[in-house]
Amino acid sequence: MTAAERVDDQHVDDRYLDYAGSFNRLEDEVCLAAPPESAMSELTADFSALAARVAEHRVDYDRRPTRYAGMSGLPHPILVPYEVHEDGPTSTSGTVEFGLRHMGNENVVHGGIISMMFDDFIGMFVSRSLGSGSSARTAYLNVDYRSMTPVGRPLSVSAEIASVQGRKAFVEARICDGETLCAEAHALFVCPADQMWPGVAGLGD
Ligand SMILES: CCCCCCCCCC(=O)SCCNC(=O)CCNC(=O)[C@H](O)C(C)(C)COP(=O)(O)OP(=O)(O)OC[C@H]1O[C@@H](n2cnc3c(N)ncnc32)[C@H](O)[C@@H]1OP(=O)(O)O
Repeated sequence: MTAAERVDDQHVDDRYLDYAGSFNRLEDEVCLAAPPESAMSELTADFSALAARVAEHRVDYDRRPTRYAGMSGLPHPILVPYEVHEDGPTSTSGTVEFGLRHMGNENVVHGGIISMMFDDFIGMFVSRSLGSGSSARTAYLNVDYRSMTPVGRPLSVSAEIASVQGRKAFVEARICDGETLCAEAHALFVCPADQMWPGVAGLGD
């Protein structure tokens, strides 16, 4: 599923993707640059003015494009964009590309960003799979970092529901660079007590 195919919400359209994408570009450049003192003062003033301009357009929670974009893997100021290629009731897979703004050590992804990507990717998958009306909450997310994760090229990402026990969904996920396992996650997502997973055939207790 490409970003364009996922632009089906009134809150997220092509203009929003350009807007968020250009902000991502700015974040990448800020992470790479060491402006001299004079340029830094000028840029600080420009950033402050820009923040004030954007602040003129603040809206309530439900009308914010970031709420929908971030939950769909689309370009977002903070979350990591990804594409879902295969999506079934118990498993999902796609691609993720980390940007320069996600770097920890040179040319590799910061470990905390990898955990954030897993949380978003798995949380949305669980919500799609076990019930769109249910809001999955991360109870735990254990990440094993197996090899350095490169920035700037497409990596594969996949997840599957290992089991569902009442309100608990146990999920496993991984990010790979070709044949190389970069990181894997073991997570528990819990459905709120006043809701219940609609359930998946073949899973459950
Ligand atoms: C449509 C929108 C979808 C959005 C998805 C986007 C992805 C983002 C997802 C997130 O990041 S959510 C934000 C991060 N997570 C949190 O802030 C959750 C904070 N914690 C809680 O709200 C509650 O602790 C929690 C909902 C996880 C559980 O509280 P509950 O009162 O609902 O349940 P309870 O404590 O009774 O636990 C239910 C079961 O889960 C088990 N459990 C809960 N936390 C556990 C834990 N940490 N480890 C192991 N087991 C755990 C607990 O033992 C129990 O097992 P049993 O039913 O077998 O007795």
